[in-house]
Amino acid sequence: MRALLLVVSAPSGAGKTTLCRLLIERLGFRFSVSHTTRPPRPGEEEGRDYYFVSREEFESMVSRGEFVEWAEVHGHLYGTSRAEVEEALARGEDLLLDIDVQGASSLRRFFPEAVFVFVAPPSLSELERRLRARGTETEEVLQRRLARAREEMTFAPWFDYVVVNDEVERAFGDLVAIVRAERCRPPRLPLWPR
Ligand SMILES: Nc1ncnc2c1ncn2[C@@H]1O[C@H](COP(=O)(O)OP(=O)(O)OP(=O)(O)O)[C@@H](O)[C@H]1O
Ligand SMILES: Nc1nc2c(ncn2[C@@H]2O[C@H](COP(=O)(O)O)[C@@H](O)[C@H]2O)c(=O)[nH]1
Repeated sequence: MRALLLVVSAPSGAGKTTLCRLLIERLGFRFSVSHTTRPPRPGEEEGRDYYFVSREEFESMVSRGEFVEWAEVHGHLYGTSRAEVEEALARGEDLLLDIDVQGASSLRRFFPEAVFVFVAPPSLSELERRLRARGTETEEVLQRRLARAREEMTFAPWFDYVVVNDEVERAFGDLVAIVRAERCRPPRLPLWPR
């Protein structure tokens, strides 16, 4: 059975953290903990949700080539460390990455065998309702995330799969089906034999 590098991207508030937690709890995926310059939200833990670092620390990691991908998202820097991915690959473990569409597009070039899933909200109005109900963002940050969500939705056709998170258990069922199908898929070969 091949180990999966599963990349999940979504507009802020679409529910990727919710779905990723289920993948970890129920399917045993290891979570790739990113580095970020964003301050922690209430309840977030260092080393579990993110490694929270200063912009200076982040930039020196970039200059030392310690990220496989990084991007500026909603005014903060986020990156996946090389160590995080290489360790999982070396152990043959499934790895789950929750990263934005820019990061997904960079990783596609380095890891063509990775599986790219876009989680879409049922509508932009429902996305706004969820973000407001979560209550973790100021009005200014929320508006920035909603504006960016409209742009991010246009990236969906570049992903291998699109899962609409209308209802958590139904959307999770789609993810389970994707994981099962991908485990049965042999590595891609360039040409069919004659
Ligand atoms: N299918 C759903 N129906 C209703 N509410 C949902 C659903 N999925 C997630 N939520 C809720 O919507 C809010 C946003 O979800 P979540 O934090 O998982 O989004 P996210 O995509 O990880 O956002 P961000 O990128 O900002 O961290 C949360 O309060 C979550 O409980
Ligand atoms: N390119 C990357 N994007 C990342 C990474 N870790 C998280 N993210 C994305 O940032 C936004 C905002 O996240 P939030 O936790 O502040 O709401 C979201 O789209 C994440 O998927 C990363 O390492 N690289």
